[in-house]
Amino acid sequence: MKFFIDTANLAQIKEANDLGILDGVTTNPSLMAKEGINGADNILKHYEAICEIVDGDVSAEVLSTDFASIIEEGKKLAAIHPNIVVKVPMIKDGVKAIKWFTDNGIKTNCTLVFSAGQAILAAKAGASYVSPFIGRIDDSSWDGVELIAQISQIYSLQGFKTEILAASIRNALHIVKCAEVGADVCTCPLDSILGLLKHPLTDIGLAKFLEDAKKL
Ligand SMILES: O=P(O)(O)OC[C@H]1O[C@](O)(CO)[C@@H](O)[C@@H]1O
Repeated sequence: MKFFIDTANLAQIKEANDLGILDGVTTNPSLMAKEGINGADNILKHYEAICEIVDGDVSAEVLSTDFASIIEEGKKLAAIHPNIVVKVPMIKDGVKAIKWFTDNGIKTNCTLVFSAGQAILAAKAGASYVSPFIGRIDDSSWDGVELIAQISQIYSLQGFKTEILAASIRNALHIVKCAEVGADVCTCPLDSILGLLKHPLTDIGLAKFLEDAKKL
């Protein structure tokens, strides 16, 4: 399973990249706004800066919602760097645009996916990645990990090549559960990645070893 970091914060991207386990980055308009990035030029420059840090796929989201504008915007984003993946919402014009990008050799990430039916459409359009939002599904009292399992089963039965990118990850347990049910990628906040490190017995064991090491 690949690990992407879900942020537009350059310091956090560097920190995760320095761990040596990072395969890519996802962002969205909310994450860009959180970093105070605004204006088309600044947004493009920020994606460029991210691509300079990480050698892996970087999802850059379109802000348009009609076919012609999605294509125009997506082409500009894809021209920033070969690792850019154009992130397109799961709407009618979005599906049409994903098919166009696929036919024209541009990688895509179909975002805002909340059902298996939507995931089937994304795969039929040839999306490189599909992003089910598992945390937001949990928030609405459904089971986000269950959706990943369902999509994983459908994709392998049907031979779809689209990679399942589990998004809206809220904690380390989400990552483990997604790995268990066949997610190809988890995109996570830095805290959730670092959360995987934690176990009280590791801390207790290390303290004891260090104490005993003083006797050596
Ligand atoms: O529910 P949250 O934590 O806002 O996450 C939304 C998700 O949407 C995405 O845009 C999908 O890739 C990610 O950036 C993020 O994981």
